Amino acid sequence: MTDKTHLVDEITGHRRMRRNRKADWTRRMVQENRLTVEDLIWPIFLVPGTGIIDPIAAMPGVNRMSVDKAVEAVKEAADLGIPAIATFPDIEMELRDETGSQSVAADNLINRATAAIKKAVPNIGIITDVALDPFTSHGHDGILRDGVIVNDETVDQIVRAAVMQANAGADIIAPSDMMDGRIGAIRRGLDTAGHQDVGIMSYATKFASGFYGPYREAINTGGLLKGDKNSYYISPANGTEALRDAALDVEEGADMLMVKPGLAYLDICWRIKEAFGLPTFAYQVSGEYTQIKAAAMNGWIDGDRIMMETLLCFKRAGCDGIISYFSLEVARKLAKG
Ligand SMILES: NCc1[nH]cc(CCC(=O)O)c1CC(=O)O
Repeated sequence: MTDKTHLVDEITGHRRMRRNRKADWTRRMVQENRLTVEDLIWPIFLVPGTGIIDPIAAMPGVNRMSVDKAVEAVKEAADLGIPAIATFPDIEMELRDETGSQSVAADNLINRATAAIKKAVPNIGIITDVALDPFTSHGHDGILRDGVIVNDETVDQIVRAAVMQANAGADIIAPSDMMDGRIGAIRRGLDTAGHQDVGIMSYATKFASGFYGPYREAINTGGLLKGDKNSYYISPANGTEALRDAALDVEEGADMLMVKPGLAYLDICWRIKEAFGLPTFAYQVSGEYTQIKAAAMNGWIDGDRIMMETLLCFKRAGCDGIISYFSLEVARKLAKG
């Protein structure tokens, strides 16, 4: 019954959206999306040495870890139920060169970590990034010749690096370089080497973004980078082009797709999930993490709440999971209930 003294319309006044929101139990009953520990992939940073836990200034709460410490941390992640980790190495400067030759070394930092983690924590998936930027003296994802990142030569090297990663025990190869044709080439390379079961999570739509800043500090590529990555990453202005890029990766054999960065690109997450129906992941990148942490540390926002809200919103946007630096913190929180 509508009260005539109020302005709510007599007919539409019967449609009360708030009925379903009136109590905690109704809200739980109608909740469309949920965040669970299964949705989380935890990215970690590796450094050479032992016993090292080195805080990253621009990413409060995130550390670079030596392999032994990484093994301990990953053990906790596995015990909490996190299905997979993603590894990123901070390579010694003296091992970086023009072509990123360390990327194909059988015993490089990524591969040593993979082998150690696989052995100690067999029940967690290991996703390895296969771009050249941690290994190059110029911080680009590919081989630089006369000011140009050369595509096909880079792909050849990335395939070799991917096979080495699979040999070390990587479960999923995640190429983040955005060279053309790399998904098909990696698939063939893995198959030829007998790694039919190693999957490919393509950074299918990786945008040329300012949100990667803190990451470049974490692996010390920021100071090295000459120019920008606009000739291989996608422009933040382009959604349809991103879809075409993802379509090629699907055709070439990607098992899973990723959108990166995350929150500013939720429309892309949705479009990609709708268009291809493949398992689709968002990467909530370093700058997204840092924004939340920094504002929370200043007491300007409720960091915990916004952490949970952003991750849930990725689910609503169609993502099957999220690669997030918050993963361990969230898993601990979810475990407490
Ligand atoms: N292959 C590059 C790479 N691998 C992971 C990230 C970013 C991850 C993040 O910001 O959290 C980037 C981007 C870049 O440095 O250009």
